[in-house]
Amino acid sequence: MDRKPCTRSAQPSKNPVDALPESGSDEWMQKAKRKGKRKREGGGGMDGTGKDDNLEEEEEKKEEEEEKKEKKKKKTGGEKLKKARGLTAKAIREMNYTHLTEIQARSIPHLMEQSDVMGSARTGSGKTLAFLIPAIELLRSSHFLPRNGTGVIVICPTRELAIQTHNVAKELMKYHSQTLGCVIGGTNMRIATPGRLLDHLRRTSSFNYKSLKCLIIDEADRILEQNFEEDMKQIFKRLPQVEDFANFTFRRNEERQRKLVYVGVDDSEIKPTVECLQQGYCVIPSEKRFLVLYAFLRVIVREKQKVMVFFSSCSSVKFHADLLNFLGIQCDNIHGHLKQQKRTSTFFRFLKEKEGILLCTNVAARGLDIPDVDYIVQYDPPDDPKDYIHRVSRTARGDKGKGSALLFLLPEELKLLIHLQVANISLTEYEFREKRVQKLQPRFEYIVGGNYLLNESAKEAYRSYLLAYNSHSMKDIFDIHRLDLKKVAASFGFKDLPKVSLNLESSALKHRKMRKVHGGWRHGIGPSNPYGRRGGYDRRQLARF
Ligand SMILES: Nc1ncnc2c1ncn2[C@@H]1O[C@H](COP(=O)(O)OP(=O)(O)OP(=O)(O)O)[C@@H](O)[C@H]1O
Repeated sequence: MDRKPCTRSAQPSKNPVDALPESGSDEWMQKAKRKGKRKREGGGGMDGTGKDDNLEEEEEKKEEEEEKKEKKKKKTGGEKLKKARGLTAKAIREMNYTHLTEIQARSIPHLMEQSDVMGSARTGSGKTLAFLIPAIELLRSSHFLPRNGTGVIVICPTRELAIQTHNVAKELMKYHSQTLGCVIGGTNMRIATPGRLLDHLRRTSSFNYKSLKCLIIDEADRILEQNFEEDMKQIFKRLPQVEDFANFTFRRNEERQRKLVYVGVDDSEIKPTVECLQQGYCVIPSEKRFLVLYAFLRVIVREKQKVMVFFSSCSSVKFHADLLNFLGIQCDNIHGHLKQQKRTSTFFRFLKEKEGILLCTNVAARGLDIPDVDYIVQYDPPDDPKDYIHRVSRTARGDKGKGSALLFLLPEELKLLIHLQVANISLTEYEFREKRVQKLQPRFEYIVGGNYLLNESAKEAYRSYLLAYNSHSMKDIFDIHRLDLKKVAASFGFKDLPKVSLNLESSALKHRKMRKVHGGWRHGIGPSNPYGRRGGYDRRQLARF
């Protein structure tokens, strides 16, 4: 699999981490070693030692079989960690990992040799440990002390991912004397988002990064995308040790590219998503979309499952979270307009829950490792296939993970399927039906076809929503819901109105003010724009425009 072997990393590490992977043993290296041995032993028909061609063939067959076995071993779990020694290995064992995954087994030896590595593997394949283990070992083996300043910086695209990576690093480092922090503090290892890191590099005079040994860019494709590029260029300028890397990244320096080790796992896999992920789509007319979501989420609540629902704008997440909570479906939400403290506490609550509903934007699409998510629903389609893959990969994670993903499409969004097909993602179609489908299998048909919502008062609630939806205004939603609230509450078994503070009156005022400034309502949701208003830097929906 390793297409670009790097001679610098040819020998297994002498470092105690060699306790981790015996795995400098890249396939090509093993092969080279065996061939060398055979030559030394005088094997091979060309050297006149009398071995006939048949014998040579047999030997080669044996070799091939051995190689196949090794390949299989790596695919099904890589190198064993049971006998590994060392403080990091001890921590890893306590995290209940018995094998290195393929990306870990193949990139760690290169990183231990201090080569620059560009690693690429399917989402959920264990890339976090693949860069954290060698980074920690690098600090340990060089006896890095707090007075040396910061030795490793990990850059993550979102704050939640930075917190999550920080937590994994904390577990891995529990037996080490080196310290770590999430952006702030006198620490050996820092995990930061680009903007915040740049801010520190500029303003914090005590931030000592002169002895920096290693810079890690997680989710590099996202970080090097347009909106982070300027921040990253500035960061590279300030970290003299990685100037070269900046050349490679931004100027495509040929020489640099030759030095870089590329470790690509699953590159030859045709499907970019994992096998145990069930994927489907459903074409739903605009005015029924919310109805189907509502029906779906009622089933989720009843069956105590865990689901993430993706929307394309912060305002749409907020709008639908308010509405669903108002209708009695308890859900959390995460988006870029929330205060960080709220975002973090919501994220951790959802992380720990066994069941629950999280409405979110793409801020939760990348890298987050949330256990036990049963369903991913994409209420608004993703911008492109890459976004699709990242969103659906929040479920069916790890070795034995299973999960399902359902994409809602408006009829005019169908062309997204062509883009997905080009990226080798094929989805099963689930028909949207108004009437309940008796058949329980396949599961989506049951859920999508269910006619759950249409008891009389719920119908009214829904009509109110549609009215408000069409009229573009939070104020209208407030007014209409106020009128219907008693009936709706009664339908959910409340004698009195439930105390739900939507604070819509004041937000309506706020939106009116915003309208003056921006010439439109803030959430912007309406028949002509079902996604809501998006930030200026957002790309338009590929599916629709
Ligand atoms: N060696 C291992 N053995 C078993 N499970 C592992 C191993 N390494 C990591 N995992 C588990 O695999 C899951 C995915 O890991 P991780 O979040 O690092 O994946 P990733 O490749 O970074 O995914 P993404 O691209 O979505 O960010 C995690 O739950 C992690 O605990």
